[in-house]
Formats: sequence, structure tokens, C-alpha cells
Amino acid sequence: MTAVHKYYSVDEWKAFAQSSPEALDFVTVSSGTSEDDIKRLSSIVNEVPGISGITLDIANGYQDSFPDIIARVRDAFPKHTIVAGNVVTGEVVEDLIRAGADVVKVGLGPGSVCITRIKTGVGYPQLSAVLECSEVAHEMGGHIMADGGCTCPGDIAKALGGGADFVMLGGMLAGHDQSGGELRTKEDGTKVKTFYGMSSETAMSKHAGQVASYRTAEGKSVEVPYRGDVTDTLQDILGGLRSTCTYVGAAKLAELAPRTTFIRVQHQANYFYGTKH
Ligand SMILES: NC(=O)C1=CN([C@@H]2O[C@H](COP(=O)(O)OP(=O)(O)OC[C@H]3O[C@@H](n4cnc5c(N)ncnc54)[C@H](OP(=O)(O)O)[C@@H]3O)[C@@H](O)[C@H]2O)C=CC1
Ligand SMILES: Nc1nc2c(ncn2[C@@H]2O[C@H](COP(=O)(O)O)[C@@H](O)[C@H]2O)c(=O)[nH]1
Repeated sequence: MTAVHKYYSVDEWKAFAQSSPEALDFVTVSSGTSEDDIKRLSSIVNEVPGISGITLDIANGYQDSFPDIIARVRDAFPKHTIVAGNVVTGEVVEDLIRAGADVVKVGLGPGSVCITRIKTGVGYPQLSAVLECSEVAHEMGGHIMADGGCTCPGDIAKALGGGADFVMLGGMLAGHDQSGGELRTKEDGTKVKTFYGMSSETAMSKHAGQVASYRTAEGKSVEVPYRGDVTDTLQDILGGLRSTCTYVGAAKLAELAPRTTFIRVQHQANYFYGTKH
């Protein structure tokens, strides 16, 4: 599934639906929570009937008005799958599911281009958040999506092993042919693409004109090595997960969490040759 960012217009969505109708089953429309955001979301969902998923994506899912906004979107679109977040604690997972979310997105500050923890001091260890939030969501028949912080296939396995039903990836999918960002060849001949956080100065300049004078950027912009077609990366992830399942004796992904135990370690691998992969 791809959560398409919230800055596409209704016309761009219509053109996309016409050119790639087969993709609609695998995308969600993202939206913020302002009146303008909800108006735009409603127009897109009403005018592109093939869409079945909505992602209500805000930096701070603890905003008091968030449950009411989820309930409003649920009333308007009773059959659509609603993903909502981000939060990191069970109590609020419960509130968001009661309000109408099918999937609660979990993660504050773990992202590869996130600087929220540095700029605000706010955050929560991602695996602890996944363990706590998944337990609450599953007791209520809901689901969670672990969002941010995965750097390798093993991290995805750990998120699923911790109880996540979905894992959202940014950095691991950056730099490919299918990713955003212009391909550039540097003076030394290496090819790179730009990858930026949605709360970075780059994003705010592009989508909001500038960083509002009373705010600060909570994301950064980086150059990532060009990595070609995404198929090989996806295959690497799937191969890793398949092998995880065999190590823990899970016949399918749904069996991963009940068969996983975590042990606190000092190092997760041997980095003698300095490389992670
Ligand atoms: N998972 C994470 O840890 C984080 C993820 N992000 C990602 O970046 C995207 C863009 O982020 P960003 O523009 O910062 O946030 P939002 O998209 O949530 O911002 C929308 C509006 O909400 C208000 N707002 C922003 N941050 C907060 C906050 N912490 N508490 C209360 N209100 C807030 C601001 O309104 P006003 O201008 O009126 O103040 C802002 O204009 C997010 O949608 C998310 O995808 C961003 C930060 C953290
Ligand atoms: N604090 C910020 N978080 C951000 C920003 N842009 C995106 N994000 C979050 O990161 C994940 C992806 O994490 P990754 O480790 O897989 O790269 C994304 O889904 C958002 O929740 C940002 O500018 N600031």
C-alpha cells in the first residue's frame, strides 16, 4: 500500500485514476485535519470512487480535536478504511479506534529524516510504542501501523514481531526509480536523489510557501544514493521476512508476533567491517 501525500489536487487524482486504475486498490489518500484539508479529501474520495483508503496523517495525534475529526470522516465514508495517527500510547490508540479508525499509525520521532526529538525533546522508543499500542488495538479488534525507524529488513521483522499489522517505510524506499526526487549526477560521478521530511524546510517551502514565522522545521532534507528499480529492495525485504518466519517457526506473518520474544542487547550485529548491510 502507498499513502499518497496530501498535496495532490482533485484533478491530479482524477488523472492518476484514469491512467492507472489498477493502482487504486493499493493507495490511500492522505489528509491533514484543517477544514481545507477535509474539503479536499472529501472531493477526492467522492470524485475518484475507486479509492478505498484514507490516511489522516498529522504530526501530533494527541490534538484534542483529532477523535472528532476521525468520527466526522468515518460518518462521511463509512466503508472506507481509515488509517489515523501518529500516536505512541495505548490510551489514545483506544480513543482513535473508538472514534472510527481501522488502523492507528504509531511513531513519534523515529523517522530517518525526522528531527522532532532534537527540536522538541518529544518522542517514544519505537518498539516499546509498537508493543504497547498493538496490544490495546488488538483487544479492540483494531490494527496498528508501525511508522518510521526501519533501516533494514530485520527492523521490519521486529516491528511485525512486536505486533504491528502494517509497517510504513520512508527512507528504505527512497532513492529508487519509483521514488520522488530528481536524479542528479554529482561531480565524482555518483548518482543521488533528494529525500526530504514532510515537516522539513524543503517541504514547507514547496507546499506552504515557507516555514511559518512561529514554527520550526521538524524534518531534514538529505541526498541518498540512487538505488535503481525498487523491485530488488522489495525482494530483499520479502526474503528477509520469509527467513524470519522460518527462524521463529511461523507459517505466516500473522503467526510472527505470538512466536516472537525480545531480549535486550548492546549491539544487534557485528560491525567489524563498518558496514551494516
Ligand atoms: N511521526 C512523526 O514523528 C512526525 C511526522 N511528521 C510528518 O510530517 C508531516 C508534516 O508535519 P507538520 O507540518 O509539522 O505537521 P502537520 O501536518 O500535523 O501540521 C498541520 C498543522 O497542525 C499544526 N501542528 C503542527 N505540529 C503540531 C503539534 N506538534 N501540535 C499541535 N499542532 C501542530 C500546525 O498548525 P498551525 O500552523 O496552526 O500551528 C500545522 O500547520 C506530518 O503530516 C507527518 O507526516 C512531522 C512531525 C513528526
Ligand atoms: N518528525 C518528522 N517525521 C517525519 C517527517 N517526514 C516524515 N516523517 C515521518 O517519518 C516516517 C518515515 O520514517 P522512515 O524512518 O521510514 O524514513 C514517515 O512516515 C513520517 O511519519 C518530518 O519531516 N519530520
